[in-house]
Amino acid sequence: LFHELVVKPMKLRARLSEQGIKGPPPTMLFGNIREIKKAQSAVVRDPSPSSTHNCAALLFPFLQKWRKQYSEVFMFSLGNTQILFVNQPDAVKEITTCTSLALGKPSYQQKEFGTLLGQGILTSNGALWAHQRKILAPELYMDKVKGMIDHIFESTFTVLKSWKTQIEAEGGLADIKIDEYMRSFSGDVISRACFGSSYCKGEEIFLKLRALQETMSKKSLSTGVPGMRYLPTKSNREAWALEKEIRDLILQVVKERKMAAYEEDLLQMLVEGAKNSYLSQEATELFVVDNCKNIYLAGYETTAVSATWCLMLLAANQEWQHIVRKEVLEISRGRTLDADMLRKMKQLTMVIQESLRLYPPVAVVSREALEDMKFGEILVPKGVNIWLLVLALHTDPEIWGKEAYTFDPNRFAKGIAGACKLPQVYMPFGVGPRMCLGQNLALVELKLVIALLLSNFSFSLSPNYTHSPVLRLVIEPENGVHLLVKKL
Ligand code: HEM
Repeated sequence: LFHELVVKPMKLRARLSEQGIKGPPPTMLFGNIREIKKAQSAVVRDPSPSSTHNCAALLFPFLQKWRKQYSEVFMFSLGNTQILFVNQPDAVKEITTCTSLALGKPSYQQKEFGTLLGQGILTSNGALWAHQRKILAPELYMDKVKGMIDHIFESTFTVLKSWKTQIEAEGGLADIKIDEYMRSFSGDVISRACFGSSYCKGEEIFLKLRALQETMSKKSLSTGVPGMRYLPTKSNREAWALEKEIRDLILQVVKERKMAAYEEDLLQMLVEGAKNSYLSQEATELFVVDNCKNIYLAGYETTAVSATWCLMLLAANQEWQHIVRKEVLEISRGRTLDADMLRKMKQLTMVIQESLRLYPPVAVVSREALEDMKFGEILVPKGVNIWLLVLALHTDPEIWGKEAYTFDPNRFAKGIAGACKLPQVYMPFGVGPRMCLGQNLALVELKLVIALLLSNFSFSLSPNYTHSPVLRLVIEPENGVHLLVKKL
């Protein structure tokens, strides 16, 4: 234990420091956690909707401070985990283009989110990860996603119907907090993709997973302290009970499946994949349960919060709302939207890209060097974690120009390559071999829900909206997004 908590971190820091890499001095056990919390609580927020889109300064004030103090490459400590922060463009390029499996997912994530994710695709490494990716990837290819469009329509219609009813009840203009609607939309889509015809059961599972996720996020940075996750604290006990309920529910669906007709959904692929791997009964169950949980976590909140931010930005920028609505109506001409029409909606794509630039749900892309690795001049010793702060890279004025914090979808008129000096820093869906598997599905979902909402309603920001992005598991609006919605 002494070696893990004291000797190993000191050795790693010494190897980084030999290369001239500096950073704030850590304290025993806590590393820099106290300083991080202090910087976060000192942030002054401007709640007016017109306040700047500089989320990096709001959510990671400590990183902004250390960047100025120690340069664009520095080290700090979360508990006994050593982090190398990299924001220097050449080094970022080397890391984002690295395809070696030795650059894996951090083991602290595995420990911290173990209850939530088990050993599924999101946090596993090496052969286990490669096996899981091989099974899941084909299920999310574009041709499969096209086959999900009908389901996505059904999920969107539920939102449209509720908004219409609410608007009528409130005399033609309703003040709607849209977050929960976007969540149930995204949850509904993912339930159907995962669980096919058993999607009602899927929704029950996902509600419990959401509760588990909330319990986990309450623990936040405190889990940087080694050993905390094993203690029978109130939130740990809650998390363990929910974990068991979720596992039992998923296995019940699998059992019912064995007696029913063949389904072509993600759950079926996982069951088949586990069967073909000749795993033990227990390992098969774990494989299926963990990956269902992983897909849910990866695809639910991320898509919901992206749709929410995008609608907030469209409400705040009426000219773009008109441009995109016009495009949607011109391309659809009263017909049912299909994948081909969505592909042609260029202005809509630009708005989504810009929204994901300013509010990428995943704020940090992190990796662990599973062996000693070299990126340009930097030698990263085995066991060190690398952090790329997506938020800062997405809004760096050196890369995006002096209007980097302004919402301007036009910057994507010539695609990502034309939008900035270093296109590899645009990474809302991550980078390299671990890039998001659900990107196609997410983009089709976002395009469809926004296109349908724009063709049915006009919206503006409600006086009840306060602008306050916070970092929970994803970057989300602290008090939700309130819109004034009118039927067209
Ligand atoms: C707008 C919505 C979404 C965003 C912004 C997003 C973003 C990301 C990011 C940043 C990563 C990590 C990549 C890295 O570490 O380099 C990731 C991984 C992943 N995402 Fe998404 N995602 C979204 C939607 C989805 C959906 C809908 C699904 C599935 C249904 C999904 C499935 C996955 C999976 C399975 C991984 C793990 C890939 C691996 O480790 O091999 N995502 N996503």
